[in-house]
Amino acid sequence: MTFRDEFKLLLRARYPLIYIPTYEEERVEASIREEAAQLGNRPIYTWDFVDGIQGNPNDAGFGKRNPLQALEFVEKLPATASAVFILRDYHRFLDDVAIARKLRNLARLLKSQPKNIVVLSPRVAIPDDLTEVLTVVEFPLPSGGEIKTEVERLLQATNNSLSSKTLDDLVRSCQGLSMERIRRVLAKAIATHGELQPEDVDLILEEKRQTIRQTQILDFIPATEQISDIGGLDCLKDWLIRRGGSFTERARQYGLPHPRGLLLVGIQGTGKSLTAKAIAHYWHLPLLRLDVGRLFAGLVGESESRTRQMIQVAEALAPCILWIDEIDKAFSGLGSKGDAGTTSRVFGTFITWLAEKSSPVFVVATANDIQSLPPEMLRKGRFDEIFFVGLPSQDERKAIFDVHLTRLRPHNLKSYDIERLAYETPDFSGAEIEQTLIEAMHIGFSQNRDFTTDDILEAASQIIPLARTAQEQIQKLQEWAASGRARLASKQSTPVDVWRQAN
Ligand SMILES: Nc1ncnc2c1ncn2[C@@H]1O[C@H](COP(=O)(O)OP(=O)(O)OP(=O)(O)O)[C@@H](O)[C@H]1O
Repeated sequence: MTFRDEFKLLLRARYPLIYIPTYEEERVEASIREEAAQLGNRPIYTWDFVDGIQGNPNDAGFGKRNPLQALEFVEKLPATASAVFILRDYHRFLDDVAIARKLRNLARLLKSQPKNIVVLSPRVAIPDDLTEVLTVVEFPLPSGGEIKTEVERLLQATNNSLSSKTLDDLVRSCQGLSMERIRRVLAKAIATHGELQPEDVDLILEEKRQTIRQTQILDFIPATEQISDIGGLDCLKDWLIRRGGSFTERARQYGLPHPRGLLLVGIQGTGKSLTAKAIAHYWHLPLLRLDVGRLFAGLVGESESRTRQMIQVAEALAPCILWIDEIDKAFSGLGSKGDAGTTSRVFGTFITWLAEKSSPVFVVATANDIQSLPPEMLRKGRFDEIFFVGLPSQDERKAIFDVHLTRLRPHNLKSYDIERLAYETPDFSGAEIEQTLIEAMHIGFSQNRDFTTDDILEAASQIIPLARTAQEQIQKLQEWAASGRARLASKQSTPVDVWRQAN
């Protein structure tokens, strides 16, 4: 349902108190005005702390610097008069006893009157006693269509024309920004060279990077890794390759749904993050990484707003990949933590979105510890597939050595005994193989020569793989994987192999 549809429905159904979290005051007010006009020209009153009530010359300025009086104004109007009251920044006053009480009284009164109060605020900050009476409605960032109209308006105003491909590129690069920012960055582009040009896409992308960085929870990650950079994990790679064209228009016409996401579970250093990046590169989609730690940092109540904001930005940038690293850390111990209220509300928002989302945001979540993941996360319908990423088998280690040595010494690959290296490094993860190679390079470099197979073996002898120090964690993971609750990322490890390793 679009914002307009939902808002219209709430007005018709006489929802008295509506709360819209958005930074885009002007845009949301324009939408509200249009909807109110369609609903029998319902009058609009706005209130803010500085100017008081606006909308009717007789009452202009009423309730200035007095948020309680602003609510009393609602009662001043005849019971049969219809109206929409927009209260700007009103979240700041919701903690006040008198205001909370007044709002709850109004919630009762307005059920039988054609009036609605709309609270506008940049974030969701609702005290507990008002959660039942306030209905939160999300106001999405501008859609591709809205952005296109704005760009075309600007082009007309500046007597400028663009090819339809450049126009589409410009519009796509603006997705994820608020209208205010879009106008600003386009004005900057026009001020720079008098008109909009294809090169402005870079300027806009930079603005977008900055905005996304300002959310402090999402990061744009450049993804240059390819599927061929992943050694082993053949089942996972086959799964992806089969879905190669699934974000194309052709796939939509064929009737295919968008792939929803993957949960990758396994011990550290086995290539889960590498896979997230390779997926983004393979599908040519932007990669957004969610910093789960920062989602929960800060003031109480902010985590929920940030979660909504994260979802909004990801949806506005769709199609894209949303990579949630270490999702187990975010939601571990739900119900037992001190801040369990916040954690479970954030989890609730996230899991509902995951199950219901229709936008092409492909979620790649990675986790090390299956025990601490809430069971709801593993239920069908959340992710397309859950893959267990285990320690590489000997053949996979060969493939990983091959990937890294091809990158490091493309012309000298034959001089390395990859077969032996794979044989001599049991229990090594991909990350540990990479670390071994770096160590071997240090040995060679310090002696002014190239590094050899023997240097790699010496380096390997000095590394104690995590698999040996964290046996218990690995045992648990392997038992879980062997129980058939996840698909195995590697071809070599059949469920029986995993079971044998576990026992
Ligand atoms: N299967 C693999 N093929 C090639 N390189 C690998 C593989 N697995 C790991 N590596 C190397 O190890 C590095 C670290 O791996 P990565 O960060 O993907 O592991 P991870 O499973 O995400 O670990 P963590 O759980 O600690 O985040 C990669 O950048 C890559 O260079």
